Amino acid sequence: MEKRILIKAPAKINLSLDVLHKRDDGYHEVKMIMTTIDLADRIELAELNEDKIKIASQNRFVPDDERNLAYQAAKLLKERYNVKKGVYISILKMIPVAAGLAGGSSDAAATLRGLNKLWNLGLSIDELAELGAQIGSDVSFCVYGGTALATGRGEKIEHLPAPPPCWVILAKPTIGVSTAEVYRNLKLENIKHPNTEAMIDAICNQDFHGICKNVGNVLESVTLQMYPEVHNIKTKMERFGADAVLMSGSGPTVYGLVQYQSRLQRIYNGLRGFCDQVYAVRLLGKRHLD
Ligand SMILES: C[C@](O)(CO)[C@H](O)COP(=O)(O)OP(=O)(O)OC[C@H]1O[C@@H](n2ccc(N)nc2=O)[C@H](O)[C@@H]1O
Ligand SMILES: Nc1ncnc2c1ncn2[C@@H]1O[C@H](COP(=O)(O)OP(=O)(O)OP(=O)(O)O)[C@@H](O)[C@H]1O
Repeated sequence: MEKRILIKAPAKINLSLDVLHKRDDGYHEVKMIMTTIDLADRIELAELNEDKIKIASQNRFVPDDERNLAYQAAKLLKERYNVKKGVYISILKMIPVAAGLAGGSSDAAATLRGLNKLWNLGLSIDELAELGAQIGSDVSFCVYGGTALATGRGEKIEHLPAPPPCWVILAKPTIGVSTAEVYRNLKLENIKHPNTEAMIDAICNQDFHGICKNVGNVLESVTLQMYPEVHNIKTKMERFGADAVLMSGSGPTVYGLVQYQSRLQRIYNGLRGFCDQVYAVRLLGKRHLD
């Protein structure tokens, strides 16, 4: 029988995102804390009889060719390990696209993990994360999942414990944001750096209020200035009573951390009044089990 593997690809949020300087290779040196949330794409990998990579998704914004990061992950493994087999990759997209939630990166990471099994490559998770860095800066983190401090251009990962459980409300305005453009518009002279060490302490101490006090993202003011609707969503989410509100990654998704379920519905309903894409999910924060 044809072999197939189903694998979940969860989104991430940035609890903090700091940029230290611009590097000679054009990337920015970052210091950020990422954690996974229970909003996930479903990836199905099935053996093909021909030596090809085929890709499909129900979402029309997801490319079905070599531009897809999951395609790039399969191609990388095939070339590096001289695999003479084909694969059909089917992506059920649940994570909004170009949203700052690492959707494409997580699909690529899940494809690396899944093909390692399907093709019996026997690679360690660290080897997969190292390969992932060649596809995109967020892919290494997504290979592990969980909660981590990411440095370098995002590919150097130090694991952290899961934050205390809470709810995460996400609101995605109907615009897509180019990560490269946001980094390009960042003015390094006048940024307010988040306190990454205080965030790490709060996570290690399971201190929810400490986490809320220390969320910060230096890319936020750049995107807020480019797109006033993101600013509007942030202000509304704060007013509706989320415990902490921040833009994730380069945006435009804004998330709120909410400790008590009783408050969740009110914030969700308030946001749904003027934003089509609103999600209420749990923070995951734990590494993948597979
Ligand atoms: C904004 C974040 O999502 C936060 O987690 C990441 O820093 C971006 O991760 P990503 O989308 O995987 O980024 P990549 O696909 O590697 O890079 C997209 C573009 O963003 C810019 N970029 C990205 C990462 C980084 N540390 N410095 C950068 O300047 C570069 O212009 C790059 O060409
Ligand atoms: N598997 C994929 N899923 C979604 N988009 C993809 C995928 N592969 C490639 N792309 C392309 O990547 C672009 C960015 O999509 P993605 O959803 O990964 O952004 P993002 O969440 O902002 O990423 P990040 O947070 O890592 O910066 C899309 O516009 C799309 O053309």
